[in-house]
Amino acid sequence: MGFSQTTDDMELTRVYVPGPLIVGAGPSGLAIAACLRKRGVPFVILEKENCLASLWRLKSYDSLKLHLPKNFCQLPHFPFPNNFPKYPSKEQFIAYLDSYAKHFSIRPMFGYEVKSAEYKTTSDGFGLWRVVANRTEFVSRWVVVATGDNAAPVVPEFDGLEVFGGKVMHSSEYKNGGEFRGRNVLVVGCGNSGMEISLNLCHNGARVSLVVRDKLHILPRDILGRSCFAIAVGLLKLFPLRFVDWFLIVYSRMTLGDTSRVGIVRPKDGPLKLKGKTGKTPVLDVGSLSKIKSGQIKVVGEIQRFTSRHVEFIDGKVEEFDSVILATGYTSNVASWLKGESFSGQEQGNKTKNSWISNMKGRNGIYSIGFTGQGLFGASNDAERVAEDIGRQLSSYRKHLSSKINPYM
Ligand SMILES: Cc1cc2nc3c(=O)[nH]c(=O)nc-3n(C[C@H](O)[C@H](O)[C@H](O)COP(=O)(O)OP(=O)(O)OC[C@H]3O[C@@H](n4cnc5c(N)ncnc54)[C@H](O)[C@@H]3O)c2cc1C
Ligand SMILES: NC(=O)C1=CN([C@@H]2O[C@H](COP(=O)(O)OP(=O)(O)OC[C@H]3O[C@@H](n4cnc5c(N)ncnc54)[C@H](OP(=O)(O)O)[C@@H]3O)[C@@H](O)[C@H]2O)C=CC1
Ligand SMILES: O=C(O)C(=O)Cc1c[nH]c2ccccc12
Repeated sequence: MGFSQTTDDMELTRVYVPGPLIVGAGPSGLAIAACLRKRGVPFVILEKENCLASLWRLKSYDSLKLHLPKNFCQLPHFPFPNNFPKYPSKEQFIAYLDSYAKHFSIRPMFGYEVKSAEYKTTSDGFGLWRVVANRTEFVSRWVVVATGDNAAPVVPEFDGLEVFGGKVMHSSEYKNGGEFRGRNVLVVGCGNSGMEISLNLCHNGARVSLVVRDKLHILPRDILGRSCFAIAVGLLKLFPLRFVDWFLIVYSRMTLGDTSRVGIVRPKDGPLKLKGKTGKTPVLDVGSLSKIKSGQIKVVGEIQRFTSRHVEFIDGKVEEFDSVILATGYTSNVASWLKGESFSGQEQGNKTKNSWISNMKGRNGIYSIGFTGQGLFGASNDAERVAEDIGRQLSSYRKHLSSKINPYM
């Protein structure tokens, strides 16, 4: 890092960063840091929490396992240990991320929550990024946004929720079902979180109802012993997406049955087409569907309103619940801190779409990692490409500087 000084007007300590400034120390921030380290590019990482990968460490439930096979989830230049299972647990994944950071000597600045980032140009036309976190202004040529598409919980407004007397929590606060034994629990939302939390509640002896308000795709996590995701990726190399979607639906129908019988209707678009169009990830079933079929998880429709102990549904049914878990998804927080014309994204289906951010590279040296909608696999690819781009710029800049100092170079 460069020298620091205290600016007069805002009482901010100013720090000059001689390379990119990375915002967020989750898998994406670590991946880009490692790729930059490999190229000898200096960087600074700011992380708002006091640990690496806060989503995984602080905001996910105990039973969580990766649902894509490990070869799709490892970060660049450092594979998972051989003894890891095909679908590593959350603890294993966190341990891997810790050893990843250690291996590449990545030491984020913890407790630095970025409150604003803005590209400012001086009167002579020279522009730099100014990023404010923890009463410090970081000045840099490049900013890498690695705060993720799951930075903030989505908590929809429901009529009467404020008078509901039972416990209400977001899925990011759920750890395990211990406290819900024998209770009536309503899980709202049937993405992968809602499905897996419902299953875990079931395993813990809760009576579970699951709100399914729209159509969705459920796929088996594995097909004939191989991961459904790996098979889809393999088939996409040989066949058009339309065919792969057809195969996934036909196979799912054969193995999982007709899910519309239990209130889960498939959308018209196939799972991969829908993922590309809206960012909505299909549910990869790890056992919830059989609990739904056996009636241990009861599918219910959209909520009309809450009363002190009951929930009224749009179809007129009324049921009593002790607790509500809102598995209603997440959203990015980038729009709240990235200023000026730098962020012109629109939120679509809770995911960042239609903005430079879903394309990795913006104007004036801003980049993003982990917003291309391809999970950890996508984040690793983004990291390689962004590091290459920044590395190239830095070496031509260095060449330019040294030719100024030594004109014979
Ligand atoms: C329950 C759950 C399970 C998942 N399982 C899988 C899976 O199996 N496979 C898969 O590919 N994907 C999975 N995902 C998607 C997952 O989000 C990504 O794969 C991965 O965590 C993305 O990493 P990231 O670094 O981009 O974002 P995150 O992991 O969210 O990390 C972002 C970091 O940025 C920090 N941060 C945020 N805002 C600021 C700020 N303003 N200033 C400073 N720091 C900030 C956060 O504290 C956090 O540490 C899962 C998501 C969830 C919620
Ligand atoms: N094992 C794993 O690897 C896991 C991976 N994940 C991943 O994490 C990411 C986040 O997943 P998740 O937390 O499930 O979030 P999602 O955004 O995927 O799902 C949110 C769900 O909440 C529903 N919802 C939102 N608002 C309401 C409302 N007002 N009333 C009723 N339902 C509502 C949505 O329905 P609608 O579609 O109608 O808007 C959707 O079904 C995903 O990428 C997912 O794949 C999550 C858990 C486990
Ligand atoms: O776990 C997630 O949410 C992911 O984004 C991983 C992922 C990307 N593309 C997919 C297609 C089908 C299933 C999971 C994913």
